[in-house]
Parts: sequence; structure tokens; C-alpha cells
Amino acid sequence: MTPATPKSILSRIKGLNPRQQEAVRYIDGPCLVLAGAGSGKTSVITTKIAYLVQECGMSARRIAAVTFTNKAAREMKERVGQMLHGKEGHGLTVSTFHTLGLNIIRGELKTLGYKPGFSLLTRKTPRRCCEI
Ligand SMILES: Nc1ncnc2c1ncn2[C@@H]1O[C@H](COP(=O)(O)OP(=O)(O)OP(=O)(O)O)[C@@H](O)[C@H]1O
Repeated sequence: MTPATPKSILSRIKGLNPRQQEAVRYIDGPCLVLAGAGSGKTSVITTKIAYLVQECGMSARRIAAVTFTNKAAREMKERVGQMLHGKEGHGLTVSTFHTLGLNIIRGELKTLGYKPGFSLLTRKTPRRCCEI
């Protein structure tokens, strides 16, 4: 059996509704998408990433897709991965905002004056530590 030909980005965009298409193609500034659960928000974001890379010639390194949960990040990575081919997705960031923040801190350790073995404090971390 011959493998299915990968869908072109333009045919993917054609499969979206007019409002989704508008959101994908709008590249002149920030774009807020307000939509209910399961209505196609992730489809807009993933298609837009592929559109930026494949049609607008943007390097994937310049794109960061940020989610709240690890599950959403995993799903988004998988869906974008189905659209980008070869090295197109090289350097793309798809992560939770926690991971993005941590990676920025790790990358800028020297500038921030932190040491490589730094620890993160969360709300659950006790503020007072009594060593005995
Ligand atoms: N225009 C469309 N026509 C038909 N199906 C669509 C369209 N847009 C998205 N879908 C399909 O609808 C389902 C939900 O889409 P998607 O995951 O993008 O929505 P979502 O708003 O991100 O969902 P959630 O709120 O659960 O995160 C998916 O199976 C997707 O392929």
C-alpha cells in the first residue's frame, strides 16, 4: 500500500470554517480567539503554526505555543508534528507556561545570577525551613 500523501497546508486551511481560516491567516499582530470547548481552537493554533512555517517562511525557532497543562502540550505537539515535515519543526517550542519559564531561566542562568543547581519554590514549598 502506498503511504498517504501529506495534506498541504492550504488544503488543511480549506477544511476549517471561515472564522478559523481568518484567524489562521491573520499575521499582522496579536489575534484573540474566543470559542467554546471542542469548537476548534487547537486546530486554529496548530494550523497557524504550520501556516507560519510552510507558507510565511517563519523559522519554527521563533514560535512558542504555550498551554496550561502537560496533556494539552502533548496533544498540541502531536498535532503540529503531523503537519510539519522533516526539519520544519526544528526548534519549535510547545510546552506549558511553567516549562517555558523554567527553560528561559535555565538558558539565562548567568544573566540572572543563578547557580546551575537552583531549586524552584512552589506554593507548596514550606516558606520556613528549620534544619535540626
Ligand atoms: N471547522 C471544523 N470542521 C470540522 N471539524 C473540526 C473543525 N475544527 C475543528 N474540528 C474538529 O473538532 C474537534 C475539536 O477540535 P479542537 O481540538 O481543535 O477544539 P478545541 O476547541 O481546541 O477543543 P478543547 O476545548 O477540548 O481543547 C477535532 O476533532 C477537530 O479535528
